[in-house]
Amino acid sequence: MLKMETNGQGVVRLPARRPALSLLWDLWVLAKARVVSLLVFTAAVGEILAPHALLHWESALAGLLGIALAGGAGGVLNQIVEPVLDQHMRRTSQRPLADGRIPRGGAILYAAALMGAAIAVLAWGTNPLTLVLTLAGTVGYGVVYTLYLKPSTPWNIVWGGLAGALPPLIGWTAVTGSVAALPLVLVLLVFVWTPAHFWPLAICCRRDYAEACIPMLPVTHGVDRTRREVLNYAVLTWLVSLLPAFLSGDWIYGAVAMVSGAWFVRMALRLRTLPEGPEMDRYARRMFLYSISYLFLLFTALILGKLIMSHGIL
Ligand code: HEM
Ligand SMILES: CC(C)=CCC/C(C)=C/CC/C(C)=C/COP(=O)(O)OP(=O)(O)O
Repeated sequence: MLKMETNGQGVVRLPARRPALSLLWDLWVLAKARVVSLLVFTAAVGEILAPHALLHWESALAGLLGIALAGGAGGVLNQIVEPVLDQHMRRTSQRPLADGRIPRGGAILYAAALMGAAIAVLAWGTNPLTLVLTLAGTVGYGVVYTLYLKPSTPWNIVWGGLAGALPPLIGWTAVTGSVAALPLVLVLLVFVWTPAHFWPLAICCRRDYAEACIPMLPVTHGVDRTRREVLNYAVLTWLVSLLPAFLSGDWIYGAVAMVSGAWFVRMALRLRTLPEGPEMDRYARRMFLYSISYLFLLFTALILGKLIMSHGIL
């Protein structure tokens, strides 16, 4: 029976129901769609940088759709494996599986549907190499990182990051069917970026990770060691980010990489100097947010650089 409530001023409030939109939102969150959007973007850049991308636009589109579906499947697998951990962390306790809004069986079906669709799209529209690399990404993140690395080693994300670093190469192979130096350098770039992306957030959430017994670096080796590693990886990311400029002679990208990387290193340096406390936590969160804009900026500059230089505008 429907129960009517008033807001105290005689205005009738409709009872809370679960509209279709909220289910769609839960499916969106379950697939970690915001993270996947950056994965798809880095793959799109891999495609655009590949020779004759426009000639192979059907493979390019199939590649992007396949990565989106397979990345989503990885996100769902991750949450199927760790609903109890998600319940224990403030940041994740409201997720659809942790909160019980979506049943485990439903999530398993959802992951299988996403993965099945990804395999079908990639097998039909791309090539075996692209299919294998994408499957490796999903299994690497959803199974190897989530099930084995995350609960067992503080270096979990260094190795787990390899899965998330694959999309620029997958984009390239979707269009060309082969591997080349430039996409491998982009894989290396995302790989070395990942620790400086995630550890600042891990610093903010260290108490939650400690309570949940997850051996993240700030829990096992302390905040100071983690801040040192963030600085090391920020410098490494800065250096690796300059390689594509040398490979392609694209000085527009080179200038963007120089300045945005210097800012990343500056943030890592400042993070090291702050005394432990709420201000350091706030600054670490800012660095985590900047890391996302930074990667987006680097990959945007790669396409802009290619478009501008190849059209001889400058
Ligand atoms: C193993 C490697 C990685 C780890 C451990 C990691 C960890 C995280 C965590 C914990 C969050 C917060 C998510 C949330 O609060 O729901 C996050 C957010 C994010 N990550 Fe990563 N990440 C990794 C790799 C990547 C990669 C490779 C990319 C893209 C190329 C990426 C892009 C993003 C984006 C865009 C967000 C923001 C999501 C939002 O605003 O909801 N991450 N990451
Ligand atoms: C190519 C391809 C299909 C790749 C898929 C790889 C993929 C989805 C990487 C995302 C990495 C990510 C969101 C990590 C979150 O870490 P976490 O799970 O420890 O964070 P949490 O605490 O927020 O769950």
